[in-house]
Amino acid sequence: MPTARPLRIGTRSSPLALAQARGLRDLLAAADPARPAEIVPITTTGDTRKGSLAAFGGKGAFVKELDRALAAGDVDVCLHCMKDVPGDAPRPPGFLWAAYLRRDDPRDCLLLPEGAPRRGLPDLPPGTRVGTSAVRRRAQLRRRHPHLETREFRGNINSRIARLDAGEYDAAVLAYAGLRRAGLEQRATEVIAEDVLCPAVGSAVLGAECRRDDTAVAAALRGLDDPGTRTHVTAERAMLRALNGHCNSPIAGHATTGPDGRVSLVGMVFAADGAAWARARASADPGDAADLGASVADALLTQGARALIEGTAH
Ligand SMILES: NCc1[nH]cc(CCC(=O)O)c1CC(=O)O
Repeated sequence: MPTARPLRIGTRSSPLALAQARGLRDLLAAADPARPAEIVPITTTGDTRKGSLAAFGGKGAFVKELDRALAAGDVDVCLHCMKDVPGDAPRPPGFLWAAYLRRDDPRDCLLLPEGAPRRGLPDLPPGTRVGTSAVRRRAQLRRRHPHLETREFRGNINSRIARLDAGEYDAAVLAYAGLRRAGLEQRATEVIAEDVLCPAVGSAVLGAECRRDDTAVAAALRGLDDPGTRTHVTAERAMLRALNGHCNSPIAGHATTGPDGRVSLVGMVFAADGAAWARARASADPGDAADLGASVADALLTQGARALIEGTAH
């Protein structure tokens, strides 16, 4: 049998994104040794521009160039952190989420400079400078730990950790899944409980997207799809869509499946200073995940989520 052309995986070029893409490449190679896969790193505006994300198109800045390469046929599949895929704009109609890989731990974690005494959030002294740029994290840290000072903090995981170790910050909050994928999980001094820091919609989920009409690639990816993760992403992103949050919205959401097989979704929306918030929770059968997301969004809107979202600069 002739060897097929390698399947080209488009990815952001950060060390974390490349590590994730190697994971997908290895899964594909194991599923079909006759069809090797190769990685095509694409540098996005989000990776090269410094400063506040909101200033140059928000999370879409990480996705646009990948979309262009997939639409043009320069790559066959793009691997995305679902957390970075904007919820306020529809995906290109010709694209298909062919696989959601099984979700990792979606919680955030605390890091301290190398050599600092290992302690958790509640034990940090007042005025501790915590580097974290996401408004979702800043709002929740202010709500639960108002004695801490949050500071803008961007860049890839490795450069953030280098700046932490150099003393620019006293602490940092990052995604635990990202840290693990970068092989640095031993740096986490606390994995932060969800009632302190509710995760972002889509956190710790990798989505593989291909062109809808590319049935061969869609078929190759389908075997890697985790149906439970798909249900959770569907519920969370339906909530995000219905809230119509902008790129910098302080929105959190996490869906889980209970022992009875029902899906529960917690959604939260915050004022940027953490002083006000809305919280809603509901459950449904897995087949109704999208409706579940919409109904949690409705409950949040009834509690004033719109004013909280509009009150945050974007
Ligand atoms: N915001 C960037 C980003 N997008 C996805 C991850 C980590 C992995 C994930 O949640 O899928 C990170 C790093 C972080 O937030 O610390």
